[in-house]
Amino acid sequence: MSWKWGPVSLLYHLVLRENKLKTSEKQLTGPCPFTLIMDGDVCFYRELPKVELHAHLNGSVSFVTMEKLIKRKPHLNIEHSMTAIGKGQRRTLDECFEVFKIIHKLVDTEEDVLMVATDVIKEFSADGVKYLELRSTPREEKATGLTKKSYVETVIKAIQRCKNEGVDIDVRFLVAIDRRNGSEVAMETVELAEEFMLSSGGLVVGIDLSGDPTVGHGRHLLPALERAKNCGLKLSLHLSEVPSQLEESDLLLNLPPDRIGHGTFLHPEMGGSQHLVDKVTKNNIPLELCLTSNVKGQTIPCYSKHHFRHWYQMGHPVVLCTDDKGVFCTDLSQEYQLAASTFDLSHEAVWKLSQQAVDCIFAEEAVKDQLKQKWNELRPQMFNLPTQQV
Ligand SMILES: CNc1ncnc2c1ncn2[C@@H]1O[C@H](COP(=O)(O)O)[C@@H](O)[C@H]1O
Ligand SMILES: [Zn+2]
Repeated sequence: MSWKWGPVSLLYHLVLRENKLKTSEKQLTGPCPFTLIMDGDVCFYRELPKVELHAHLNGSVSFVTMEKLIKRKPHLNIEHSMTAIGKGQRRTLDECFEVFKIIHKLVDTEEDVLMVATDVIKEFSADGVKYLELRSTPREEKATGLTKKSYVETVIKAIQRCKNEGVDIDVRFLVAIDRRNGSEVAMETVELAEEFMLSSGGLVVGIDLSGDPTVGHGRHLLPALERAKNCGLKLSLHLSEVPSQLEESDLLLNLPPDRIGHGTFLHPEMGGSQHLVDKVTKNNIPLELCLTSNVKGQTIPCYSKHHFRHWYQMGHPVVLCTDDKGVFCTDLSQEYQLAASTFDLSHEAVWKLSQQAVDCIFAEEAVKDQLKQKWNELRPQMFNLPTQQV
C-alpha cells in the first residue's frame, strides 16, 4: 500500500502545529503531529472520507475549545481533567453523565453554543468527515436568556456559517430527547423539531433519544416518538446501552427506529436474544457503534469483546461513530483505526465500511448520491490507482 499526502492530513497537521500542543494535550485531541508525519497508516484513516452519525454536541467539545470556555468562566473553577476521560482511563456510565453536567455549566449562552458547534463542525471536517449528523438536547438557561428555541436556532446558525465559509462537510441536526425529562418534555421536543424541520431548509432531519439509560422507561416516550415518525422526522434511538433494557428495546423496536445507537446488549452473545436480533435484521436497522465510548464508559470490558464483531460478521449495516469525541478523547479516524486493528480489517474492508455508512444517513437521496460520487472520486488517491481503474 503506498501513501500520498492529501489535503485533509496536511490541514490537520497544520491545525495541530498551529495550536502548539503540549504533551498532555495530545492525548486529548488525537494522534500527535509527529506520529502523523511518520505513520502512513494514521494518515490513511485521517484521509479516509468518513460519515459521522452519532455525535452529541456537548460531548464533542475538544481540548482547545474547552480551554476557551474555561477562560470565559474562570469563576466556575473547572479544570480539563473534569471534562474529559484521558488515555487508559475508565469511568462508570454514571460518572460520564456527571461530566456532561459540568460541560453544560460551561456552555450556557447562545455565544457558547455558537462557538462550540462551529468548532466541532470544523474539527470533524479536519478529521476527514464529509457528512455529519450532529445531535444535541435543546436546553433552557434562565440566567442567560438561552431558550430551547434559540438553542436550536444557534446550532443551525453554526451549520449555516460553516457552509458559507466553505468548510468541506455536509451537516444535519438531530434534536435530542433526554429520557430523564419524561414524556411531556419529550413531546415538546418533538414539536420543536417538527417546527425546525419545516423551517430549516432540510437541516433538521430527525430525533435522537438519549440520556442516562438507567433512568425512566421508553414506554412513556412512545407517543412522542410515534408523533415524530408520523411527521417525517427520522428516529435514532439509544437502545440497550446497558443490560437491563431488553424489554424496553423490544417495545421501541416495534416503531421501528431508523437507526440504533449502541445496541450493546441486543445480541444473544452479549446477553440479549435472537428475538431482538431478528427484529433488527428484519427491518435492516443500522447500528451506530462507538468503541472507545463503550470501553471508557465500561459497558464493554475491552475492545475485542465489542459487539461490532457479531453484527459485522452477520453483514448487518454498522456505522462507526465517536459518541462524545471530547469527553472520550478520540476522533473518528481513531475509531476506524481501532476497529481495524482489533478486528483485523484490511484497508479495503475499512473503505467499504466508511462507504456503506453513506446508505445510513438521514438526509435525502440526492445527498447520498453526491456523497457516493465523492467517495468514488477520492478512492484513487486513497489507493493510488489510476482513475480509469476505479
Ligand atoms: C456515553 N453514552 C451516552 N448515552 C446516552 N446519552 C448520552 C451519552 N453520551 C451523551 N449523551 C447525551 O448527550 C448529552 C450531552 O450532549 P448535548 O448536551 O445533548 O449536546 C448528555 O447529557 C446525554 O443526554
Ligand atoms: Zn450517544
